[in-house]
Amino acid sequence: MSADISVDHVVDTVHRLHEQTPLVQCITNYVSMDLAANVLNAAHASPAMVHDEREAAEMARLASAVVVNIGTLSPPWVTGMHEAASVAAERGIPWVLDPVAVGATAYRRETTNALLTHRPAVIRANASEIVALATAQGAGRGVDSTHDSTAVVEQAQALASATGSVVVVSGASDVVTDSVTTVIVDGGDPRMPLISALGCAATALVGGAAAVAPTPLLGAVAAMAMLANAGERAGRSAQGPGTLRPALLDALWAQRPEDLRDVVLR
Ligand SMILES: Nc1ncnc2c1ncn2[C@@H]1O[C@H](COP(=O)(O)OP(=O)(O)OP(=O)(O)O)[C@@H](O)[C@H]1O
Ligand SMILES: Cc1ncsc1CCO
Ligand SMILES: [Mg+2]
Repeated sequence: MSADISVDHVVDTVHRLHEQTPLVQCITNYVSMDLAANVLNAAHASPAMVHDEREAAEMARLASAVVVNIGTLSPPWVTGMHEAASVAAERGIPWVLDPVAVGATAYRRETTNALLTHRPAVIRANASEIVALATAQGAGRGVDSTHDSTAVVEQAQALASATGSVVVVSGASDVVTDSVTTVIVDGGDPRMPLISALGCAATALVGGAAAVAPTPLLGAVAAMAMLANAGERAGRSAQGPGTLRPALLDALWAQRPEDLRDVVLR
């Protein structure tokens, strides 16, 4: 485990999340809206799925964090993304980018590169998306990863160094790095990637935790640890991805900060 981030820090961050219930503005995709909002609610944060270009900036002035996800993007949404990200950057609140399937199309690559100019506090992606971003080459078949998170640690560190963002690579083990400090979060359930948009919901939770944590690195570790711990607990009763989904929401809601002591960080 990294000396810079301990389980005590994670427990403290979850305490803060429960106490502060931060307002998290999510500009996220159609698939993920329901799950991301419910994951934030279960984790005691307060979601607002507000994306239109006529109100995205105004909402970002009220929020404690902004989440931008390019999963089902189109030009009017992209305008809202830029407006909200730029207000977040101006106000010094964390904003988190989820570059869904960035390697798949030119439009996704161009949009992601343009959004990166607002300097996200955190980039949360799966391993194939990190490879696509770090190498500027197409990778993956679409939204699902064909790479292993722990095999792309160096690319994640290089991306963190190039962008100044904390980079989170989700997978069987989650990799969280600011290029200097790298933390691996183990745990979860192998059926978690079969819940569509759970990664997008993880990104939203990273926004919530980053809103209350002293650093985006700690916020990102705490969010991934919450999901790993809740996923593992939920997995004990679930029969498949269908029953894992509600069980995961229940486990997150029942999660006490002290439960995070069970999480393995390395
Ligand atoms: N094999 C696994 N074992 C345990 N947990 C996993 C595994 N794979 C992914 N997870 C967890 O599932 C959640 C979603 O991560 P995933 O890598 O599937 O995101 P994603 O590919 O971006 O998903 P989506 O695009 O559907 O939103 C994360 O909390 C991650 O830690
Ligand atoms: C399946 C899917 N397609 C676009 S976004 C999304 C949700 C998972 O990323
Ligand atoms: Mg994803």
